[in-house]
Amino acid sequence: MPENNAYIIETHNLNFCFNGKGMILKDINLKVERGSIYGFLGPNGAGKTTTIRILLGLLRDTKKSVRLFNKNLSENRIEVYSKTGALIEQPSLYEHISGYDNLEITRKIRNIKKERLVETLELVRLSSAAHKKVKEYSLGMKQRLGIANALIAEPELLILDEPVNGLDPNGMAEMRELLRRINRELNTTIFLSSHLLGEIEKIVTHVGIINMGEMLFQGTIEELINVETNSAEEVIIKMNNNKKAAQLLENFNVYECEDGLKIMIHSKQQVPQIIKALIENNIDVYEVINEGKNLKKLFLKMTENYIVS
Ligand SMILES: Nc1ncnc2c1ncn2[C@@H]1O[C@H](COP(=O)(O)OP(=O)(O)OP(=O)(O)O)[C@@H](O)[C@H]1O
Repeated sequence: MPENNAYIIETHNLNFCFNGKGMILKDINLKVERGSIYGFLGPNGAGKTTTIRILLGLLRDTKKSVRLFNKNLSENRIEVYSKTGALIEQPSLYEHISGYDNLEITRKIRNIKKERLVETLELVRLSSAAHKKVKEYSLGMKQRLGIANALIAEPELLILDEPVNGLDPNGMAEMRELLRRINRELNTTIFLSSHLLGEIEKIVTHVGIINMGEMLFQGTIEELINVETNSAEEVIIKMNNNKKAAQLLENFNVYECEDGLKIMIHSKQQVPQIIKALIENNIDVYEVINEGKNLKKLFLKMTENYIVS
């Protein structure tokens, strides 16, 4: 793990709810290393867009839990956003004018030199379509123009919400190639969300997995694969004496839950051993529920229906 100041995005127990309703984000601790391509993964409704909106200041984080560029976001907005480019949901483009003119508007507003516009169009491979009207662009071209808009000011950090969603296999492949190129050639850190692991696993260096507002995993892709294959399963045992059982099973990772005692096991053979130990110690066992692998279930959900392109 790098020194603290190597993180370009960092959140400390970030919580969020809409107007006092249920918690949407629960203690999210993002750690995004400078220079990485970080995939923020989770099924629909997990809380990815909400997190991104908070990172971009579109939703308020009242607890000041977000740091960008090692600076507290709420006190350094102008500075950190001058180094950040973003694309969330559909890019906001003027359809009736060309891609070139769209970028020209941004260039003028942000007072950027002209050469940068040409370079950026080249980078996103839109030079030959630069003078076509945007309404004639494919979805993939529009997405790439949106990224060009975010890139023209040479940000150090690019935040993208579902950049490959809705693209055809060709468009997806082009987008992945573009993101890799931006990261490699411009040394831009990229934070992108997706609900399908397969869409982004080939380009990301790190992943964070979120489900129902909770982070289930954060690490490198290699670490994820390791966890996914070796991860523990959970069993819940309903019994008459949780406290005594927890002491008895102190060598296991055990915690009390609503239904009984939740125990992490590494092989199915451990279940009869645990039950035998409980019975030998006069604890009545009522029910054993196999919870399976939480991460594995989620992993499968995020990889289902994926067509390799
Ligand atoms: N404006 C809002 N008011 C109330 N609840 C909201 C609002 N926006 C989102 N939510 C809820 O917050 C939760 C997280 O939504 P969010 O859009 O962050 O998920 P997501 O992971 O980005 O999923 P998706 O890919 O479907 O957008 C969902 O339960 C959603 O219904």
